[in-house]
Amino acid sequence: METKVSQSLQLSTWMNSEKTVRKPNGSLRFSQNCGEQHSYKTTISYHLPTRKGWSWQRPLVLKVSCSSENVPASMLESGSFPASFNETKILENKAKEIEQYLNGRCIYLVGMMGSGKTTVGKVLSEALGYSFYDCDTLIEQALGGTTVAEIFKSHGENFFRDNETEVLRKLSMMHRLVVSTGGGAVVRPINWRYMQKGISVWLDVPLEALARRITAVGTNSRPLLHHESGDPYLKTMKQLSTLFEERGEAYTNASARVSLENIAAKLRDTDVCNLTPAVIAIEVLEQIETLLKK
Ligand SMILES: Nc1ncnc2c1ncn2[C@@H]1O[C@H](COP(=O)(O)OP(=O)(O)OP(=O)(O)O)[C@@H](O)[C@H]1O
Ligand SMILES: O=C(O)C1=C[C@@H](O)[C@@H](O)[C@H](O)C1
Repeated sequence: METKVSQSLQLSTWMNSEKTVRKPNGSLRFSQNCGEQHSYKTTISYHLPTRKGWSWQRPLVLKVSCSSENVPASMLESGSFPASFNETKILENKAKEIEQYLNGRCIYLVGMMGSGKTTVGKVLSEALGYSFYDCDTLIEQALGGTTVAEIFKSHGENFFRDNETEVLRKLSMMHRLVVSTGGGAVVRPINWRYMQKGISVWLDVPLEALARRITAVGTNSRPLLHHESGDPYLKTMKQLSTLFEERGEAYTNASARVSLENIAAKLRDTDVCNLTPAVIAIEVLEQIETLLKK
């Protein structure tokens, strides 16, 4: 639905007096091209400093009302942006904004296998200037390059989980990391003790989307998905459902939850698979910001 909407938001910006019309009612008006397709009329309310020599060329925190004829209402209402906007720039700005609140604390991404912890985690770490670590990879490296599937097969799940806990213990002593945890890391309470040194975020992805992603790449590297005969999507869906029944509650221990269904709803998109890692990473930062500003 295309509609005319108005929205207020706070932003820090650099004003250039040459492009700005100063109105007698104490507001400024300028048109800003916010992407290829959308031109916003923006009205800015401000408090003019009375001090002599005040310059327009300075950073301001401004209250902006923004209206557009051709942007879906939900995008502006939610503070989200159309895909044609530069997602990376928005992500970088958001990352800068919350840096002071994060104060170097690590971010632990938790969620079911295939929920995008690694994909989103890498994007997030880049934006924050953090290092990225994947627990599964660290376990594999610690065991001389043995794959997770081989570790499960030769030593069993408990052995794998002990190594997972040890990796989390070591990571918990570090700073400025984004960590992609294994899908099952949430089942051991001790792991939460380590993750609570930082901020944990649950990437909550509908099982259907997980099954689609996992079926697309195959289940060979995933020891907990048994290789039964039958339709690959349906059997993956069934096994994921069983796992989620066992673990669903454990994921709610996370400090914040990022629901792909909620993001899609905000963007008036019906398919969570259309959400890019950058958009998901922006939502991760927004949820962390809400948490830290409480
Ligand atoms: N936003 C996305 N849109 C579409 N595909 C995605 C998205 N995020 C991840 N994927 C795909 O889903 C698959 C799983 O992603 P990823 O490895 O990041 O998940 P994970 O949570 O780290 O999984 P695991 O816990 O099994 O290591 C990959 O094939 C990846 O390319
Ligand atoms: O969901 C799980 O229990 C797992 C997920 C993967 O990340 C690996 O940690 C391993 O395959 C177990």
